[in-house]
Amino acid sequence: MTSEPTIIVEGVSKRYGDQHAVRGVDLALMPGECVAMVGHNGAGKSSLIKLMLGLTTPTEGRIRVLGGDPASAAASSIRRQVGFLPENVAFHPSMTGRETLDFYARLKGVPTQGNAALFERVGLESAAVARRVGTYSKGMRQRLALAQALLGAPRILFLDEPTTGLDPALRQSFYEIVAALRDAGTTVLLCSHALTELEGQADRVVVMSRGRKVADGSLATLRGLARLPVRIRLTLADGDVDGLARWVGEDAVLTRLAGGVVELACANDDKVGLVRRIACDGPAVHDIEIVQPSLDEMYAHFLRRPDMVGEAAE
Ligand SMILES: Nc1ncnc2c1ncn2[C@@H]1O[C@H](COP(=O)(O)OP(=O)(O)OP(=O)(O)O)[C@@H](O)[C@H]1O
Repeated sequence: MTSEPTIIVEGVSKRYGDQHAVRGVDLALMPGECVAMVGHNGAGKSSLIKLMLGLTTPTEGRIRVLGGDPASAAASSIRRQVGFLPENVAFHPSMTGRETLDFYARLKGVPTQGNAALFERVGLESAAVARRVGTYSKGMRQRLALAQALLGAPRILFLDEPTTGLDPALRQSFYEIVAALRDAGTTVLLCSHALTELEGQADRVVVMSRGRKVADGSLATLRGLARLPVRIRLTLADGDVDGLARWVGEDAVLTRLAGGVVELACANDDKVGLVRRIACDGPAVHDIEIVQPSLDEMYAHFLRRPDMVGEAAE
């Protein structure tokens, strides 16, 4: 990517009294990039988003959003180009969806004419839009919240736990909208605890722990750094697990799963050789599947290894 970062965070720390919410974070986000920020409760994710939104100022360091300081008095033009879906959205229950979005559009200083198209984009039908928000399901409220975040066609979108409480179909349609925005050049920063659903959605993952950035890279990069074992899952034709254990010896760690399925854990570099051996002179198998370490496992690994900051951070 040759374009300029939309967000630059340089050596940023944020303290609330003696509470260190964010510690020495460096981060650059590019246009057209979907970055997932993950971390335990209290890791500093929301604090970092608040800093990038200009709602708070850093105790140390510097933040540039679309070339300016988001917390400066002159930042209203920057904020108009930023969308935010907070973790807990509380809309007024007696207002209709249409009234709610009109209200937020006026607050942001953008014309309300585009609201009908926004409702269509997030999948809220006109009957629903005319109903009071107090009657909405969780999924409808979240669609309205996304429409609010998309007001003014933002160049940067912050989504804090956007899919919590959504059913799988709704989550899928949510990520489809996010992908379309990213493809159109929007920078998307997504906070989530639902790590497994981020696979295939995020171009990059930033892992936060106790206010620090402890890993930053594509899933492939983080997988390489973590060097976690890959699992080769086999369904044996004859069910002879003991025979397989003798055959594989010290080359992999064997685990028995339900239904006669066996897993062999080995280093990623040994994976292809082991699969070749199984195919050539190993036991007969009905099925073979390669299971990469999940994002949950990588996340746990990086939290256990805070010393990897330098290696994992770009
Ligand atoms: N306004 C504040 N005053 C005092 N401490 C705060 C304030 N805001 C955040 N903190 C503290 O800073 C730390 C980081 O909190 P933050 O909300 O950024 O974490 P988080 O990663 O977003 O957590 P969660 O996943 O639970 O939302 C926590 O210890 C929190 O208690």
